[in-house]
Amino acid sequence: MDKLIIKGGRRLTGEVAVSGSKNAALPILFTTILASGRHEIRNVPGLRDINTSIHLLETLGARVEGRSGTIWVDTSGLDQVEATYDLVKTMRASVLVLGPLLARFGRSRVSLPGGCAIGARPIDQHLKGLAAMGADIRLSHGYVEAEAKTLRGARIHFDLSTVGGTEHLLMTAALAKGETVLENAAREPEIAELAEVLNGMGAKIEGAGTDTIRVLGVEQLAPMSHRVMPDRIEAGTFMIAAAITGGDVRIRDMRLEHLDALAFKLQDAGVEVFSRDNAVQVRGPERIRPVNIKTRPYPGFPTDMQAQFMALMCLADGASVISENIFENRFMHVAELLRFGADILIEGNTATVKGVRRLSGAPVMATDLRASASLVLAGLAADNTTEISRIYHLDRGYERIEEKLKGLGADIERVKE
Ligand SMILES: CC(=O)N[C@H]1[C@@H](OP(=O)(O)OP(=O)(O)OC[C@H]2O[C@@H](n3ccc(=O)[nH]c3=O)[C@H](O)[C@@H]2O)O[C@H](CO)[C@@H](O)[C@@H]1O
Ligand SMILES: C=C(OP(=O)(O)O)C(=O)O
Repeated sequence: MDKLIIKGGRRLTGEVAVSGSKNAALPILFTTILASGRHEIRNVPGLRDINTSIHLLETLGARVEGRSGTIWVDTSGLDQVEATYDLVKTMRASVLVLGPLLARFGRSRVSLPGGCAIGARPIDQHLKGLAAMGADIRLSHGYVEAEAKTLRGARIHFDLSTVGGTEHLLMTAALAKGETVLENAAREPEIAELAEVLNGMGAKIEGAGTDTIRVLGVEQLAPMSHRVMPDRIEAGTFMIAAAITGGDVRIRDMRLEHLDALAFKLQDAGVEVFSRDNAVQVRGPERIRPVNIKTRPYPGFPTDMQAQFMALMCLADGASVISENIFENRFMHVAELLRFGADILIEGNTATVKGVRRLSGAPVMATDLRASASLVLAGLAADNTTEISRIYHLDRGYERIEEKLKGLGADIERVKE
């Protein structure tokens, strides 16, 4: 297992480029199931989750050339309809193959993803939607088994905003007979991008990016050629890296409009954020001001940035209140941030962070993807050395993070444990 050694206290400066989005690329990869033929996907980030998805597609019978950058997925020989526990347990998004396999082959069998570090994460909304489209759904020995001779369009109202649920039903409805209306749909940019991909393949989707999406099913879809959008969470993490080190960083290949909620909060904290020459410049202040945040579905403050923002607030000049409203257990980073000398009190879904003058480096453990990112940020700002173990979590979602941070002047090394 690898670990990261960070010698903190260096001000980050220079330029960094953002990779393709993990959360956009994953459903796009699974969308290849819907159309037989050779698909081209560009700007695919080199990540553990991408490798898992490619492996899953290969298990189903697809042939994949390339692992990152531009990859080609040929789904002509795809003939398996099962995603096993081994694959689904390492990456929850694997469950998104259930509907596409069902739409193409009339049946599929996928392991239930189960809970994970940040919460129980049920898939009831996904299954409710597939059932409304006429699928016969059975749960047996930890697997979801789905069958449908014909999938029919349906009106589906989500009980809550679900990104994966919206993506799953959008993909499936593209090949259903008649019209599907998704109400109370999630509005994340990754969903608008998925609809754009599907429409490019011949689907008829309107309203993606709003809370009501209409899908008119078509008989067949054609293979895609698509470039994945930049990763807004990686971009946001670099923005905080600049802020927390009092640095001055130019971030290329990011879309600031996808990060409005974060950018406004950073500005409230005294961080300068502005667009310049197709890039975003971020300058940290001498002392961070405390700012409260509440995580919400897009366009609200993203839960995937909560841990990183908390690391920043640990050094604020006063107290801030952070409420996590999406996942019930997404404060795993708190116990680790305390090791740096942070002052944080959790009560239910709220953390009160009393800023301290300095953090001091510590041995810490990564517990999930964004928690790991918050520890890297704290380590960059802390005095002395920080050692982060179990960074395989970080490798799920950040491409070459230590190289990118080194390029900005950080003293960070990956070593084998
Ligand atoms: C691969 C990917 O894109 N992952 C993102 C996606 O995860 P994911 O798609 O799993 O997250 P959801 O938006 O579905 O989950 C939001 C909330 O709804 C609940 N829920 C969801 C589905 C369901 O059927 N029933 C139910 O109760 C979940 O437990 C959670 O509390 O959106 C999350 C919320 O922005 C992000 O943190 C993840 O990074
Ligand atoms: C929670 C995340 O991912 P996943 O939904 O794949 O667990 C994330 O990207 O922060």
